[in-house]
Amino acid sequence: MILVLVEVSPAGEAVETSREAVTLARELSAAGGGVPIDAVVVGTPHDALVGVLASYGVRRVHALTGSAYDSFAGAAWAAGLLDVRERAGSVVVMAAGTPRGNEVLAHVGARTGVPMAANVISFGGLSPFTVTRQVVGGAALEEMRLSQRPAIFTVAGHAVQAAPADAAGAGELVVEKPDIADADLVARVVSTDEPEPDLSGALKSARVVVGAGRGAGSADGFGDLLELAELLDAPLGVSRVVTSLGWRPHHEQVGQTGSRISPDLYIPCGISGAIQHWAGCSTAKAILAINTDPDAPMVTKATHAVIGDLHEVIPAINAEIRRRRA
Ligand SMILES: Cc1cc2nc3c(=O)[nH]c(=O)nc-3n(C[C@H](O)[C@H](O)[C@H](O)COP(=O)(O)OP(=O)(O)OC[C@H]3O[C@@H](n4cnc5c(N)ncnc54)[C@H](O)[C@@H]3O)c2cc1C
Repeated sequence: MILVLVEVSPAGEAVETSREAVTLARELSAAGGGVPIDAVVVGTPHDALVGVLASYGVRRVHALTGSAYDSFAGAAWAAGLLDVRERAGSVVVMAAGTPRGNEVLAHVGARTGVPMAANVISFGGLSPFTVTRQVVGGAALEEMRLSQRPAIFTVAGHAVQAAPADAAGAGELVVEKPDIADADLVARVVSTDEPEPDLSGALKSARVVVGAGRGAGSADGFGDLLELAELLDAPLGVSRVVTSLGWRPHHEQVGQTGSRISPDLYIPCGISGAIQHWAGCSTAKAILAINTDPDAPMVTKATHAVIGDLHEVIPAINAEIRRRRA
């Protein structure tokens, strides 16, 4: 059996990254000749949540209940997951590659003495059991063999498209109340602040993104870049230097510590292409780099490049777009 930890939103829905993990679990299931997939959720789920998981092919939904699950405690979640796993005998334990998913499965790995693979993007086959995962903040990929059981791994966000199964699972709800040791509750969430609104949504889903880096020169150097963005109906994505200097707001940052984008076209202007920036844009389908330096990493990795001063190149592009549209 394949066991997938499914995270639930405050609205009681299975979060997208968890549905992506279940979608990938179906590939493993098919490779194993139809191995059943069970989900573990924390708290008593609504019927609608159980129904959605059934539509993703889940056979059973194990709900971890009891006061130990009133707030997040990574060790307690891992203990509950292992309790279900030991009774049901699962050979694979998966979760979404979220901070919680990675923390809980790291506990599972430590308790079982089995290595855990974080941020897997694809499954390569059963014999040997092989996965490909992101490393160095997403800048490189590593193929990894998981020879011990259970195979333990998390699935990188948006590496897989979440999709319901052709044939729904039974979606049977099983309420669990595992005994959780006090030691597993030592590190737990005791209070939470309201999160700041996420303003980066348009950037993450955009088909075209105009990028801007230190080459913009100053906070006043973005006029032409913003005009290009408007002409292309594209959001602006910037490097960390730009946000650190206070030239543009943080929600526009692309990279390891910003948004990860996968547009059809990324136009990084005056961005060197440091590994931490590349981590956020390497999955763009095409890159048109504009830079004065022909040896900048962004230029050498780009699909196309214009070598020149962005303050001359961008106004020329804008003028040409306006001319053609006139
Ligand atoms: C832990 C950690 C996390 C990080 N996370 C991120 C992250 O999420 N995102 C991120 O972006 N960075 C991140 N960084 C920072 C990263 O290492 C780089 O410092 C940053 O990406 C560089 O920004 P830049 O390309 O704008 O500036 P620079 O590296 O200074 O490059 C400027 C580029 O502009 C070109 N240029 C200059 N003038 C012009 C002009 N007039 N016209 C055209 N081109 C011009 C130059 O040739 C150069 O290539 C992180 C760093 C660390 C240590």
